Amino acid sequence: MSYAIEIIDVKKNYGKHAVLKGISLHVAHGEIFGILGVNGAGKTTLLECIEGFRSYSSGTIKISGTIGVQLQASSLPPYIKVGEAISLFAKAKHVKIDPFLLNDLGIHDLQKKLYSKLSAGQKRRLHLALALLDKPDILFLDEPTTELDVEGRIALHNEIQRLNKQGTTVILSNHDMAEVEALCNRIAILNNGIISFLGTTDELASKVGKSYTIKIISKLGEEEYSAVSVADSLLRILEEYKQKHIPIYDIKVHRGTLEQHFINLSKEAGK
Ligand SMILES: Nc1ncnc2c1ncn2[C@@H]1O[C@H](COP(=O)(O)OP(=O)(O)OP(=O)(O)O)[C@@H](O)[C@H]1O
Repeated sequence: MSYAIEIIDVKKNYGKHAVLKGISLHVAHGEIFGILGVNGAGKTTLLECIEGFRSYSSGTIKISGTIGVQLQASSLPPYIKVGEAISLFAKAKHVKIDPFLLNDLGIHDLQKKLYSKLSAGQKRRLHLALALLDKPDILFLDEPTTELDVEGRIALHNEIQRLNKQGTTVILSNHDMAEVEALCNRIAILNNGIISFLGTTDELASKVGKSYTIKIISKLGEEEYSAVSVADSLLRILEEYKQKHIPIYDIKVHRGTLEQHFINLSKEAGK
């Protein structure tokens, strides 16, 4: 099988500080792959090693396809106009500007605006447009929705999904679990320089084994129960309350977020 990205036993030290201690993973063509980890876990370092912006101490990284990298926040000079930035990048990449791309990302009408006058969301969309000018096979996004409001996040999620449907492989790093859960097919969790989990979000949920919380509000107050299967657990809990003649006022079932699973896994890895 040919992969978009193959990473084999990659290690990276900053002086004596080992940040990546032997990372191995594969990303298939067409995936939206998430790299997760708490602040300082090494997400940016790993992404930049894959992108070729940073050297690594040992190991192998193979990329199959062209790549596009979204700039970090405030990466352009404040007095450059949006249109000038687009022309500059198009020239550097030897491509013609696709007006549909600018329209799709809502950049078209901003071309006369100064970069410094753009909102955080507009900057992100411009950065995305610049990364997409040459229609890369693989798109790298480092914390793509930081600073965006809910509307901006949703718009960017839609855009990422649209690009992915057109065949773009997407690798994104984030510490926002909700975002990863909404977008990614598979994730890798970085912890202390190693991958502590690699798989789908459902696999992560079942690995931690506490997929649901059942909250019972009764005459005695509120009580919470963890459950893997809602039906079995709920029947057992209801039977218990019935036998004790405790009236139930309300029942709430809540699927544990990936964030909870991630925090649990981080705690386990730290033991
Ligand atoms: N150029 C550098 N020189 C020395 N240490 C560095 C350098 N860049 C990063 N580090 C250190 O490497 C570790 C990983 O940093 P990195 O930025 O890759 O983490 P991250 O997971 O992306 O964090 P965040 O979520 O905060 O962006 C941190 O301890 C950081 O201080």
